[in-house]
Amino acid sequence: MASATSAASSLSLLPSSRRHASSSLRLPLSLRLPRTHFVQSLSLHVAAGAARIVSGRAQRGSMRVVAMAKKSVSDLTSAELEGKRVFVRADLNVPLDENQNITDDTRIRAAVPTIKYLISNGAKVILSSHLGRPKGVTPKFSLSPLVPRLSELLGIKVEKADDCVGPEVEKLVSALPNGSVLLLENVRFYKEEEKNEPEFAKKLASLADLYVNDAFGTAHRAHASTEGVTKFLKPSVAGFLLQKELDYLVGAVSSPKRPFAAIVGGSKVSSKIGVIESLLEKCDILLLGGGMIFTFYKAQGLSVGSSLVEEDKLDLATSLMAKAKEKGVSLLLPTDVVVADKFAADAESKIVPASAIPDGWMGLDIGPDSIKTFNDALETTKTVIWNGPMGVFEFDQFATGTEAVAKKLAELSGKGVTTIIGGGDSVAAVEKVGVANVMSHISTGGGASLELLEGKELPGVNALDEASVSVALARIVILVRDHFLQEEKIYICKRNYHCFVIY
Ligand SMILES: Nc1ncnc2c1ncn2[C@@H]1O[C@H](COP(=O)(O)OP(=O)(O)O)[C@@H](O)[C@H]1O
Ligand SMILES: O=C(OP(=O)(O)O)[C@H](O)COP(=O)(O)O
Repeated sequence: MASATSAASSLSLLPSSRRHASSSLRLPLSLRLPRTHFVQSLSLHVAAGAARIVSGRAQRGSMRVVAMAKKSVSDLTSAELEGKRVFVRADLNVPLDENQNITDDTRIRAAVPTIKYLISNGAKVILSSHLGRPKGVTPKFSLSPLVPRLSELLGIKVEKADDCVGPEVEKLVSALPNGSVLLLENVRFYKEEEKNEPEFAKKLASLADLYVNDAFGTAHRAHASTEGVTKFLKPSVAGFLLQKELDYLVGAVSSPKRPFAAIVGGSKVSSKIGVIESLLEKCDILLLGGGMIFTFYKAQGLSVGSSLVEEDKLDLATSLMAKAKEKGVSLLLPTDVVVADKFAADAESKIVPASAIPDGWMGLDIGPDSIKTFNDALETTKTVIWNGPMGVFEFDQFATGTEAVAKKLAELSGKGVTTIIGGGDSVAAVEKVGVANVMSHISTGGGASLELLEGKELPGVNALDEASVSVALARIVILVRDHFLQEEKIYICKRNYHCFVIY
């Protein structure tokens, strides 16, 4: 357990401008702390109701965390919810087959806890979502196919409106009994949604008394139903799913149990630069796979045959490798690859060292030696975050590397390692291997999780009400307590305590 002295010494890493000499934070006796800069800094920022600065020392050095406590649905009492019309923005953007059958209901299941909480407290839930990217009213993007599954999961008959604004919808809303759910039609049938037009947001907001955003998958979009409505509905709070996603994706990455490994794959360096750069600041081990590795090989002077290469990113790859070295991060590139004579499921394939990719052949997966090296490296870790497949896993013969990572993470989860999966394809791979349920956290947002990992702020989260000073203070007491209980690791993953690492 960390001593107060060691905690204080970590706090001295704060810049002098943050070391204010004031403390108004009163803690229970058992938690009373020496007048460290840490506590002083916390109290000042909470009192100001602004972004709050806390500090923790990770094993690899210092980091500063701006923590923002957002008001949560669980902060609302029964009295505040009973009989109230609650506009709930969820991300029910689920895949449908050609017969309009739901092929993966993960996002519907993930939305259930918040809706159940609201209806069990007597609220009238007005449920809103988008589906796909329709241009105007498009029947195949209707939310109607979701009604049976929603009703089944909620245990009540969910009503469905044919529109999301207008007199017909208003009539349905006014007829809602307490504890019921009305699903609005696809909010993207109006172009005003994505344009975040205030008049449209106002119309949506006029249906309800308060707002809950639980649409993590869409929280990176500043749309009328995710951001605009918050200007017209008070309170505007976070739902349970949104909270959980932030707790894992930001909390665990800001203050991970170490060693902390990140596995980044996928097709292109360009789509993952932000994530790689951001993770280099935080992780101890970085494993790279997927199509992007060939740009790194070429940057090192190796020949890559006809593998995917981004010629204009060679310098960037070199600088990322240099940065890893400078930061003391062990960056592991695969040592062998599975190459194919063409980009096809039935291609001829063979395993070759990464340094010996023949002309005319393209790398489509990581090889067995690399899997072993990656597994050995992962064996040492306490937290692993994974974004992007190791190969073209859509073709069975090039899915081995991706499936091996999924299996290894499942095994590590069973040993208490925190495993976090973000990104549509990685999640699909984990589902395919059948190990999704053992992972610590599977994100429901591909783009949103990437933006969070890149350190960007999400408009859908920013727009929500800040928790009250008393709630924030109560959470800081927990935070400070855990600071000492958790071996000097500031444990941010507390109920709706959201943090953003800044450098
Ligand atoms: N070696 C490779 N060559 C070409 N494409 C690859 C390679 N490895 C992986 N990919 C492709 O990368 C795609 C996923 O990339 P990306 O969208 O960045 O991942 P995610 O959706 O997990 O964020 C997959 O369609 C996969 O086929
Ligand atoms: O599926 C979604 O994003 P994702 O594919 O990045 O996880 C969300 O529903 C957001 O959809 P959008 O990218 O059309 O805004």
